[in-house]
Amino acid sequence: MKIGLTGGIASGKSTVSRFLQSLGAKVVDADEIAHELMKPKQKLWQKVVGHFGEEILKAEQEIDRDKLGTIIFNNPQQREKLDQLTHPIIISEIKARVEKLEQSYEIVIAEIPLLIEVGMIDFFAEVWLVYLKRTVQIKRLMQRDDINREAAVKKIESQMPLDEKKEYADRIIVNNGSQEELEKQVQKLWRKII
Ligand SMILES: CC(C)(COP(=O)(O)OP(=O)(O)OC[C@H]1O[C@@H](n2cnc3c(N)ncnc32)[C@H](O)[C@@H]1O)[C@@H](O)C(=O)NCCC(=O)NCCS
Ligand SMILES: Nc1ncnc2c1ncn2[C@@H]1O[C@H](COP(=O)(O)OP(=O)(O)OP(=O)(O)O)[C@@H](O)[C@H]1O
Repeated sequence: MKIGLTGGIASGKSTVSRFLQSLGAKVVDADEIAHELMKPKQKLWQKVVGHFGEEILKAEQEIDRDKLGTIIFNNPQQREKLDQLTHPIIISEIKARVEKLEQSYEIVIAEIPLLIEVGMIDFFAEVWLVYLKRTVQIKRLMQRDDINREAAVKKIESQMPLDEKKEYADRIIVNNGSQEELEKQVQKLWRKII
């Protein structure tokens, strides 16, 4: 069974993935795949540097993700350009990995922040959404990325609003409370699918 796990930035997807992994799921992480594909000489590196220029590089030709993030989270046109360049390749890599793993594992979870935005809903048997209140999301994002409120809001607003995402989800995991409460919800969902 292929399950797509999504949510907003800093909503708790990776935390949920960790719980699912410890319960026995095999997890594929879209952010990790994107990072791999953007390493020097990999498929996306050339495309991204070709458009954004060498000023986004740091030592050893690595893409400086802080710099690239600052550009795209402050400029919707540049974000759209990056998405156009990267998403087709990221999507096909996710699909290939999930399909391969599905041959050996009962449950494969793909953690994909922009699953709904990129139109991957139908690839999965179910879509799970990690949801939280905007106030809690802003607070957690500010804390985790060590950024101010304005920067956190910009990142959140570069994605489809979570209330809209809810309409596409088969199951909703609410993460306003403690990590223990979150873990209990995940365990309950897990029991339903195995
Ligand atoms: C913008 C980049 C450089 C920031 O790197 P950084 O290491 O700081 O963050 P990380 O990659 O861990 O992403 C953190 C979160 O940002 C959000 N995010 C990332 N890219 C985007 C985007 N294009 N649009 C909206 N939100 C995004 C996601 O919620 C993601 O979980 C990096 O995320 C990137 O290269 N993004 C483009 C590829 C992409 O779209 N990835 C998402 C795969 S679905
Ligand atoms: N229930 C919780 N209580 C307190 N902190 C939490 C809770 N759930 C997650 N966090 C914290 O909030 C931050 C975001 O969580 P996490 O990294 O799991 O989100 P994410 O959705 O994977 O983020 P991203 O979109 O950036 O990949 C982390 O610092 C995490 O430790």
